[in-house]
Amino acid sequence: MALAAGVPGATSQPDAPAAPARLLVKVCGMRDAAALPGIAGLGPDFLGFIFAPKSPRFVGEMLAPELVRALPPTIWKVGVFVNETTENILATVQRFGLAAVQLHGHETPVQCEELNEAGLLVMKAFSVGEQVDFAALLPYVPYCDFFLFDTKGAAPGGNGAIFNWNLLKAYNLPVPYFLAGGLGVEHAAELASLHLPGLAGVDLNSRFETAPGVKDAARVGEMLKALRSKGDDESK
Ligand SMILES: O=C(O)c1ccccc1N[C@@H]1O[C@H](COP(=O)(O)O)[C@@H](O)[C@H]1O
Repeated sequence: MALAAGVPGATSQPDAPAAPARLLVKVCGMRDAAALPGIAGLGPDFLGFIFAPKSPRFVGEMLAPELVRALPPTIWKVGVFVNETTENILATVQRFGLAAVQLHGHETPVQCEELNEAGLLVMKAFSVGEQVDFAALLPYVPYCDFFLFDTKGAAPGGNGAIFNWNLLKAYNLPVPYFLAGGLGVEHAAELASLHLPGLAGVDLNSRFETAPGVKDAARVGEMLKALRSKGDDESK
């Protein structure tokens, strides 16, 4: 598992999560400075910041790097990139003190390897349509800490639509993954009792907003409570 120690400018981070008793939760698309402390205070495992210029959640100049750097060290800070060069990714990582990257475009296994060797936790996203060819993901296995399965749509991510989760029943690779794509509070009960091979966490994004990039702390809090209370019950 990649650690932040080797990343220039990275803040200290918690140990990489081991196989969780409950689903890990990533809240993505953070760019509203006013909402950041409230969401961080809810204790998500990961917070995502989108650095894809075409996204309505693009961080751009909206967030001062110091605000991101000052977040609690218990939270993994993830930069989300789409077809960005390794050089640019590392510059952003250093500026914002990120410890993880989510690669949401057509990034190669070689680029995952470069970022992994730079000491970053690497999450490679794959779009899911009518079917998934898990064998095509094999070259990524050595270099990724997590995969992320998102719904195929018009945009690279943030389409707000779910896919057929049953497709993941056939998952047989050793890399744990996040489930993403249109997840909302209404899915909490089903997600908390999902038993899919390799499922490690969920990614909350557009369904938890009052406007693109403006997260609704009440809705995120409701989701976390629902997911975690179920997880706690099951671990007893
Ligand atoms: O949210 C975006 O705008 C975005 C843009 C480019 C790449 C990834 C993006 N978001 C990721 O998309 C998935 C699913 O989001 P949603 O729940 O369907 O809104 C999630 O992993 C975000 O990290």
